[in-house]
This record gives sequence, C-alpha cells and structure tokens, in this order.
Amino acid sequence: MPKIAVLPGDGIGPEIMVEALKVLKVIGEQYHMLFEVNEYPVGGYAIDHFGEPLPDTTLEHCLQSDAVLLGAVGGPKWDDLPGESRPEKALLGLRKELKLFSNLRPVKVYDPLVEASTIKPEVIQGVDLLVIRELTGGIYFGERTKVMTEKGIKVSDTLTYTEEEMERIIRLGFETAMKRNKKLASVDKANILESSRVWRKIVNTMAKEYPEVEVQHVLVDNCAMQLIRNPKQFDVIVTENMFGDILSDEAAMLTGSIGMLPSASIGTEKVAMYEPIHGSAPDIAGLGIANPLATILSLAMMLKYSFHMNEAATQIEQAVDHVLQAGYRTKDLATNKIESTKLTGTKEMGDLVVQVLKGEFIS
Ligand SMILES: NC(=O)C1=CN([C@@H]2O[C@H](COP(=O)(O)OP(=O)(O)OC[C@H]3O[C@@H](n4cnc5c(N)ncnc54)[C@H](O)[C@@H]3O)[C@@H](O)[C@H]2O)C=CC1
Ligand SMILES: CC(C)CC(=O)C(=O)O
Ligand SMILES: [Mg+2]
Repeated sequence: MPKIAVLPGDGIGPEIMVEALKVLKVIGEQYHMLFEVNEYPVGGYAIDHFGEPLPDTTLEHCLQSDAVLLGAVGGPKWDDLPGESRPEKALLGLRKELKLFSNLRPVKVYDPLVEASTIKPEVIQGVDLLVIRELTGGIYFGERTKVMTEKGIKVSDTLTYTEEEMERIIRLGFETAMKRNKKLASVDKANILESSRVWRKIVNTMAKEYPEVEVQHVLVDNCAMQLIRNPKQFDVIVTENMFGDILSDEAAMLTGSIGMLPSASIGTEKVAMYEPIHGSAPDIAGLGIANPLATILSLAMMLKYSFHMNEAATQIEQAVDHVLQAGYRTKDLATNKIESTKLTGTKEMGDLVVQVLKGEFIS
C-alpha cells in the first residue's frame, strides 16, 4: 500500500491540507487505490509540542514513506528564535535528509483567471512554463557567521555549490526541456558570481549533448523583468536555489495568486515531497479564506510523479479548471472587475473540486 506522510505544519497549512486530503480520498475511491495516510508534526507546531521543528520520528516516517505532502511552516510566534531552531529549519532539513535536490514549480495560467488579471491578457494567456529550482545547495545551506567587531556586527552567508550539485540539476533541466518544447533558459548572475560562471560553463558544455535544445542564458535581474514583460518566451527555466525561490513567487502572480502554484521536490531516493510554493500566510490563518488549490494541485503532482496516476492528476487539474470556469474564487483570486465572481472560502473551494470529481457539481 503506498504510504503518504502528511505534514500540515503551521498557519494556513492545516486548513489547506484538509481540502487536499478530501480530494485524495475521492481519487482513492475512484481508482480503487488504498493509500496509507499518516500525519506527523513539523515546524512551529512541532516546536511547541516536541521542542524541535523536525522531530526524529517525523523524519524517520518521511524517509519510510513513498511521498510527503507538506502544508507550510513558520509564523510570527517563532520569528525570534535563532536560525537553527526556527520552523523553516524543518523544511531545509527535510529537503537535505530526503535528498530532494530538485524542485519543480509549474507556472500555468488557467484560462478563466486571465480576464480578471491586472496583467494584459495577451501577455499571460497560455503561459505554461516550468521553473526547476536547485533545492539542497546554495546560500540557504551555506556557512553563516556573525561576529562583533569594533565597528559593529559583521555577518556572512556563504553560497557554495559543487560541480556535481550543479551538473545534476542542469542535466534535469536539459532532460525536461527534451520532453517539453526543447527550450531551456538558464538563469544566473555570471556577471558577478563565481558560482554562476561555473554554472554557465557547465550549461554550455552539457548543451553539446543536447543539440536540439535551444539554450538561453539570462541574468537573474533581467529574468525577473522578462517574466512580467513576456513570460511566454520561457518554457523550462533552470536555476539555483535562491534565484528559483524568488523568481517562482514572482511568476506565481502571472497565474493570479501565489495560492495557485504547486510544487514537487524530487531527488535521488524513492521518496518525493509535494507542497504549495507559498508559506503559512499568518495574516489570513484561521479565517477560512486561504486558497487550497496550490495544495490540491501539489497532490495532483504527487499522483503523477510518485504513483504514475497521470489520469487522476489530469482529472484534478480539469476539476480545478471547471470550478474556476464556473466563476468560483477564493478571496486572493476574486476581483471586482468581474461581476459574476462567486466568492468562496477554503472549505467550499475544496468541496467544489470534490463535487466535480464525483460528477455532482451543480454550478
Ligand atoms: N514552504 C513553506 O513552508 C514556506 C514557509 N514560509 C514561511 O511562512 C511565513 C509567512 O511568510 P510570508 O513571507 O508571509 O509568505 P506567504 O507565502 O506565507 O504569504 C505571502 C502573502 O500571500 C498570501 N498567501 C499565501 N498563500 C496563500 C493562499 N494559499 N491563499 C491566499 N493567500 C495566500 C498571504 O496571505 C500573504 O499575504 C514565514 O514564517 C515564512 O518563513 C515562507 C515560504 C515557504
Ligand atoms: C525556508 C524557505 C527556503 C522556504 C521557501 O521560501 C521556499 O522554499 O519557497
Ligand atoms: Mg519561497
């Protein structure tokens, strides 16, 4: 029986997770698949109850599972803790221990959301790109120092990559480009950073193995601008950890909201992790208004990548499209530009997706 470890976490994490699990239950029934689903503590919740953000038992269970579904971690309650004990440390720990070196963040603009966007329809209609972010190296994992000098505090965060770490993510970029539209944008800051210069050299060397792939080097600041100016020029974007983190939050707004973007973190082992790209959204936690679609779509990615249930994954994506087509919007997607918008809460949005999947949807 496939084993799924569920880590709801903090803030809106538990709220959006409930909706994704409702969808998983329906899919399990429809495909006669029995999933073993167990919940484990992580993040701030785990600090409060067990004294650490990533308890050993949580990590052990994740390592023994086929897939992990994570909500989000963190929040103001834990903001004053030192770096090593913060909820976010659990995320980095999971990514490192589960060896999840790649993070796939698909940026797909759903047609029903185009009209309401503040961005011109011709810019965003049909956007379907994939950000491949390196996930276990770079500045988030480098050595940090903080010393007191005569002139005050002096701090450093180190960006380190080995050739091997860069090669494997760049290779994934090329392989993915081959399966899609044979276009790869490699994003770096090679005009300044040594790590980026080596990154770019690896891309150029590897490009010889993939003569069909059209390779474009883009400096990260320019890429941030181009994503808004003309996102359709991109198909697969491959980049290092922090650049990918920032660019994908930016790209999420092309889709209407950060609450729409799912992700899959895949590595060298059997277990993979799936999570929305957003955080715990403390500003709206407990209000029942969070958008659960990024988590529901992360579940769809799990079904596709971990369980090869491509049809079920497509069914979920189509159900999301159907609900949006019918005018339903959580607050982050709602706009007074469209009068027919039907404002829904987190639970209602999950219920609507379930109704479509069950063929019980009445708009
Ligand atoms: N994967 C994770 O667990 C992540 C955790 N974090 C943590 O989350 C906490 C909050 O971070 P922020 O910078 O505020 O980023 P955030 O992504 O949690 O929120 C940014 C803004 O987007 C909105 N938002 C996010 N998800 C939404 C959803 N599903 N539906 C509707 N609106 C949504 C929030 O209300 C907020 O206004 C911090 O402690 C941060 O470290 C941040 C990013 C990722
Ligand atoms: C702890 C951070 C690296 C989380 C984050 O912003 C992300 O992974 O998107
Ligand atoms: Mg982020």
